[in-house]
Amino acid sequence: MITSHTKEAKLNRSFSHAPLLTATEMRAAEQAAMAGGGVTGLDLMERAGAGVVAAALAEWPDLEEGAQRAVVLCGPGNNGGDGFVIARLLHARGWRVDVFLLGDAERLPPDARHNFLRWQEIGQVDPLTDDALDRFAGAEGVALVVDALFGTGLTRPFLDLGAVRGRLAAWQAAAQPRIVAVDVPSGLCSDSGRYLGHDDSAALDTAIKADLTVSFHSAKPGHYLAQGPEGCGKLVVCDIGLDRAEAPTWLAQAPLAGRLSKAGPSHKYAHGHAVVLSGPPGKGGAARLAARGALRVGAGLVTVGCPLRAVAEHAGRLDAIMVHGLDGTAGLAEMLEDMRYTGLCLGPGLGLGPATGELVRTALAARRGTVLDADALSRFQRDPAVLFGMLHEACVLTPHMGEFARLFPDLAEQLRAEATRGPAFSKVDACRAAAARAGCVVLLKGRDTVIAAPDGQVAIHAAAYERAAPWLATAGAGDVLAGMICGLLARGVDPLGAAVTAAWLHVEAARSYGPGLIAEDLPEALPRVFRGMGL
Ligand SMILES: NC(=O)C1=CN([C@@H]2O[C@H](COP(=O)(O)OP(=O)(O)OC[C@H]3O[C@@H](n4cnc5c(N)ncnc54)[C@H](OP(=O)(O)O)[C@@H]3O)[C@@H](O)[C@H]2O)[C@@H](O)CC1
Ligand SMILES: Nc1ncnc2c1ncn2[C@@H]1O[C@H](COP(=O)(O)OP(=O)(O)O)[C@@H](O)[C@H]1O
Ligand SMILES: [K+]
Repeated sequence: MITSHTKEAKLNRSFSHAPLLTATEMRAAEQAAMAGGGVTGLDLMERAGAGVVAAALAEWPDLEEGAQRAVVLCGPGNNGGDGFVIARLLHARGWRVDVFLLGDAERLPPDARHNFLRWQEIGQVDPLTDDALDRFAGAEGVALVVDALFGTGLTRPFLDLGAVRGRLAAWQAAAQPRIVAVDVPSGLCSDSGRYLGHDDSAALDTAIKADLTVSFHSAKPGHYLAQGPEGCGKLVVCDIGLDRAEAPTWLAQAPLAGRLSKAGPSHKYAHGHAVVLSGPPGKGGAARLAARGALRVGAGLVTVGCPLRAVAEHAGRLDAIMVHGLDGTAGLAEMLEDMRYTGLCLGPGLGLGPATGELVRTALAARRGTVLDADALSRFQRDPAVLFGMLHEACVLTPHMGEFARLFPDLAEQLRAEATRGPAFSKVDACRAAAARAGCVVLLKGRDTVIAAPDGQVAIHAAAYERAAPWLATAGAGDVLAGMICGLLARGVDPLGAAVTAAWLHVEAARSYGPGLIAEDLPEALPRVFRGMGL
């Protein structure tokens, strides 16, 4: 029996979310719309091109001033087709437009070819070569470059075109025209956010980086994962008239305030009692950070459970949070006979010795909402299957990439391997597989935090674009996150909801506090976040 879910209603997906479509899912949405007869591929391409022009002019209103010049780089597929539409629409606004094609015009797919031919009635198309780009490197007055080389159809590295790509990157640095990418910056895999054929850390030096990326119908996972945000610059999604589709992968957005409210007649026990286990004396800071996170996120009561010899240290540092000295695993088992303890957090500062393994076993046998983090994960490095055998559906694992690699070495290896084919293996793929294997929710940390449930649902929570908070990468921030998830589990929120909600609140707290933040500030920033949500 799982007892953590009884106090507050299960509100699965009670936060706003937007589906993120893979290349395959996007193609299926397009096919379904066309099969319905209401729209043709040419209609969609026209809307896509018009959307890019509108978004670029909205982003840079000054582009409309004076005689303007654009360079449109078209690729061999439908992304290139969008480029020909954009060229035509800019020309119709009085722009001087130079169009280049990478590939063979005879082999363009039908809709792209149709728009290529329409453009040819207006202007010429030059092959995209090094020489052609050289001519523009010093060209006066090119205000806008449209990157319509590759979109969701990127199947292999852009490396065979390395010279062109390098020239583009150099041009971007030297001449600094604004670059708008159609759907994705070319070379970036829209499923994974990885630049194909590039070692991840070096990718951005030679990649085409856009100032603005305009995607269609729905954002793609690659806009938020890995190098996606740096590559895209800014992201705008334009409606091309397709029906909204649900997808198993979605972008985590603000939780609904109702789920976090303490409104109504209630007492502290109505909001659960969270227990954070601590390690030996001198190592208790991480557990205290987690406990503070659990309390601030709204657990009615929070207790730090610690070895007897650590009681004095915690008692000297904690007031609203209670301290409970435990005599080993037997003490924990005895404590958890009290069913009013509804959420558990194990890992931060717990230590890597055998005692940690035994505490985890005892905690999991009590079948409460349980967060396992840090040492509680690393302890099982030698035999992750032992851990997986004990986990249950009310658990949430919160590894960072290093801890993830200890429990799921094969998945981490696939993520580390160079991406040579599109769509590339992504953090979403890795986390989804991990959750299925563990049989519980897995939250894989990072700027692009990915949260997967065993049923295949995956949320991406990205601290990117307008929600960037790079100062959150500070010691102890992860401990606070684990505590916040524990607090929400203690309150009865379902594991996926707790992980997604905490990830959002965690970044929001960091953004509300701003640069200079340290982990201690995170729980203290939560009240302002809640006030901002109208709680
Ligand atoms: N779906 C929709 O609803 C809508 C889609 N729209 C637009 O269509 C775009 C998707 O179009 P797409 O499928 O034709 O793919 P795209 O990215 O143009 O490239 C495919 C071509 O590139 C080639 N190729 C791949 N990698 C390569 C490499 N490294 N080096 C060289 N060649 C390479 C590949 O060749 P192949 O792998 O087959 O040999 C193929 O020829 C999408 O991003 C959006 O902009 C909009 O119009 C609105 C509605
Ligand atoms: N660039 C970044 N932008 C936003 N959040 C980040 C960034 N890098 C890391 N984080 C977040 O900071 C936290 C770090 O946690 P973790 O790696 O466990 O560190 P610690 O063990 O020191 O607490 C995670 O929640 C992670 O998602
Ligand atoms: K592109």
